[in-house]
Amino acid sequence: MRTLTVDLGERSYPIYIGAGLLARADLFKAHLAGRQVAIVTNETVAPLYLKQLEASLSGCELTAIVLPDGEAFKTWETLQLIFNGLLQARHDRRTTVIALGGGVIGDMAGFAAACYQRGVDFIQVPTTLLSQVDSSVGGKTGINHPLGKNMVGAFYQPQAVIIDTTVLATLPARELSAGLAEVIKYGLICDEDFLAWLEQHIDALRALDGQALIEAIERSCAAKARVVGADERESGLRAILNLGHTFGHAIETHMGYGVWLHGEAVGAGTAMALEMSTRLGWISSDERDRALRLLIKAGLPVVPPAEMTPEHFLEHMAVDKKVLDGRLRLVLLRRMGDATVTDEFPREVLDATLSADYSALVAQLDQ
Ligand SMILES: NC(=O)c1ccc[n+]([C@@H]2O[C@H](COP(=O)([O-])OP(=O)(O)OC[C@H]3O[C@@H](n4cnc5c(N)ncnc54)[C@H](O)[C@@H]3O)[C@@H](O)[C@H]2O)c1
Ligand SMILES: O=C(O)C(=O)C[C@@H](O)[C@H](O)[C@H](O)COP(=O)(O)O
Ligand SMILES: [Zn+2]
Repeated sequence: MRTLTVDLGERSYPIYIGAGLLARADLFKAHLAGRQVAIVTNETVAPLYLKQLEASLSGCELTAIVLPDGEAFKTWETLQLIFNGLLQARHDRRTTVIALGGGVIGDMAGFAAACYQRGVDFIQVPTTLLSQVDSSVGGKTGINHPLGKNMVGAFYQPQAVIIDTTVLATLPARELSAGLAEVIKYGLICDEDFLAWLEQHIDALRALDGQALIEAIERSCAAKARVVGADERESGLRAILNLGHTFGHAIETHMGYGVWLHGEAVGAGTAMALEMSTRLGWISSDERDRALRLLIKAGLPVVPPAEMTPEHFLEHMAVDKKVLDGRLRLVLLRRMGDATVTDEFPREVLDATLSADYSALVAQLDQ
C-alpha cells in the first residue's frame, strides 16, 4: 500500500492506494467518527462492491443510500434523496458518510456531508480512474445547475481517501479513457517527466496493468495534493487543475449532462487549450501535436462537437467560476509542464481558437 498526505494543517488527511483495500477494515475503522455510517453509492456500483465494503464495516450501524446513476442525476433532487436516507435512519452528528463510486457520487456525497446537520465526516472510496486520480482529493464537492457545471457546492475535505485499484477491473473502457484525460492533465500542467512516462505507459494503462495503474494514480494524487496543499480554495495556483475545463464544461453543459463524459469534454477542451497556447506562441506546434497524440492514444476525443459554434462556447464560458469582474480567465500552457491562469490574451486569439478546424489538426498529425 502507498500512503500520501494532503497537507492542510488540522484538515490534513491520508490517501491510501493499493490493490484490495476495500477489505481493509482497519483503514476504514481508523477514520470513523462514531458507530453510524451511511454509504452513498449508485445502482451500478452497489451490486459490484457494496457487500465488500459493508463487510469491512461490520459492527457499525449501517445505512446504504443507493442513488440513480449518471451525471444527469448530479442535482438538488438527488441530494435530497441523500438527506432523506440520513434522516429516515436517524443519523446523528457523529455519522460518517462514505462515498462509494465515481466522481458524481463523491461530489454529491461530499456536499451532503458538508450540509447535513451543518457538517459530518466523510470518507472517499473512489471507484473510477477519474475519481481515484482527481475528484476524491481536494475537497471540491457539489452539484450541477442547468446553466453551469458544479455551480452549487462547498469546499469540504474528507477524513481519508481509500483507493482500491482492483475495482478498475469492472470499469468500462470508455470510462477508463475519461479518467486518463485528468491523468494527462497533471503531466501538462506541472510534470513534464510524468508526461514522458505516460507516453511510454499509455498502452499498459489502457490494458489495466496493475503496476502502471498504481504508479499513475500515485503520481496524479501527489500532484493534486501538492497543488491543493498550496491553495485549498483556489485563490490562485489551484486554478491550473482546470486546464481544458473552461472549454470542457461548456461542452458538457451545452450537450446535456452525461452526453459527453466529463473526461471526454476535458480531452477536447485540452486540445483547445493547447491550440490557444500554440497560437499565443507559448508552445510550439510540435509540442501541441505531441500532446494531441497522447490524448488520442488514450482513447479521447480532441475535436469539439460539430454542433457547437464559437457563440455557444462564449455563452457558456461567461459563467465559468474563474470569471472575475466579467473578465474571462483561462488556463493555458506557458511551456509543456507549466500552466498559468491568465486573462491576458488578445480577443482575436480566443476567437481563432474557438473557430479552428480541429479535424484538420488531427488529420495532419500522421503526415
Ligand atoms: N471534485 C473534483 O475535484 C472533481 C474532479 C474531477 C471531476 N469531478 C466530477 O466527477 C464527475 C465525473 O466522475 P467519473 O468520471 O468518475 O464519472 P461517474 O461518477 O459518472 O462514473 C462513471 C460511470 O462508471 C460507473 N462506475 C463507477 N465505478 C465503477 C466500477 N468500478 N466498475 C464499473 N462501473 C463503475 C458509474 O456508475 C458511472 O456509470 C463529474 O461530475 C465531474 O464534474 C470532480
Ligand atoms: O480540483 C480542482 O480544483 C479541479 O479543478 C479539478 C477538476 O478536474 C474538476 O473537474 C473540478 O470539479 C472542476 O472544478 P470547477 O470549480 O471548475 O467546477
Ligand atoms: Zn475535471
